[in-house]
Amino acid sequence: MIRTKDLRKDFDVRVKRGRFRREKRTVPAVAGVTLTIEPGEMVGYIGPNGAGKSTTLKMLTGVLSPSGGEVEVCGLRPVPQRTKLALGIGVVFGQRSQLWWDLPLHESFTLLRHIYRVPAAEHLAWLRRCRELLDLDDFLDTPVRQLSLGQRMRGELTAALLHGPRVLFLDEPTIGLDVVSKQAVRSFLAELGASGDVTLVLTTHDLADIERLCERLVVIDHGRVVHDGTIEALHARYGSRRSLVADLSSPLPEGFVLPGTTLVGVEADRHRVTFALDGVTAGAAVAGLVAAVPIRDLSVVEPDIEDVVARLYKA
Ligand SMILES: Nc1ncnc2c1ncn2[C@@H]1O[C@H](COP(=O)(O)OP(=O)(O)OP(=O)(O)O)[C@@H](O)[C@H]1O
Repeated sequence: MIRTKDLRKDFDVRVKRGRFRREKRTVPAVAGVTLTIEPGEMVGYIGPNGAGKSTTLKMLTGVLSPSGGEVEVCGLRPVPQRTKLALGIGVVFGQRSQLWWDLPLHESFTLLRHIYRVPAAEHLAWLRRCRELLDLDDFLDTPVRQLSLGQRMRGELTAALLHGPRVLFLDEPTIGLDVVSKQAVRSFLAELGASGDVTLVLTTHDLADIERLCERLVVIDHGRVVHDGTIEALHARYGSRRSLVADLSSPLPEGFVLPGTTLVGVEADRHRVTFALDGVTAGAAVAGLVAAVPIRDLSVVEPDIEDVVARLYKA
């Protein structure tokens, strides 16, 4: 569905040198990205500020011409075949709108139907699905400029999908949304992804979006791919482990060792102990602990995606 080979984009910028001189410098925003994304995949495309995410998305959607390499989306070359590509892709850029500011939301949808020449039945089917899943009915008649950010984002998602695209590109779709709107958008995208109808490529700084939605994580830094795989693979690469946190009724016996774990914390006053699970299952670790000391409460804590991604960025 999406294929890039050694995709590159250089920007020429002028930087100040002294009072009057300006020097030309080349910024390699994307420095050789090779990716294959299959139909129906949900891919998180993340990286620190300035890593080259938006520039990649712009090349995939035909907004920017690459400086080098190859790119193909839905079997088309994005820039020369941009008009044809527009029928196969949907784009949601959190900071920009594709809706008509002064028109009621539903009129924007009708205009888009005419622009994309979508058959009425198809349009209605998508609209029905979006209205139901994104709870649009309360504000379909409201002019776009009066919508809250969360309502507008739900409108943007609908607008991007009404022509039945095969690929949906999302750039920061939950930026600035409150927790309830974030949940609504994430649930909608999860259901869309699960249906397998649409391939999703998502950039975000909110890693909870990625955790909730994406099996595959592509991390880019300085224009290059530094990780391409599952979140679990990233945890494995950095040795992240699950932890067992237990509140004990009495202190741990002197010299106690729980096989397959490392004791990483003891809070003496509350008899709270934390073990990193080095390979043993949570069940086996709990059984070993219960056999040694009475437990009041316990929880198993998954490794934190923010921690592991921060380690990758720092590396
Ligand atoms: N039009 C442009 N002209 C010159 N340089 C640009 C242009 N657009 C982007 N850049 C530079 O290219 C690099 C990559 O920018 P890009 O916007 O792709 O990063 P990003 O990963 O999307 O960052 P962020 O998370 O901050 O949005 C940055 O160094 C940026 O300054």
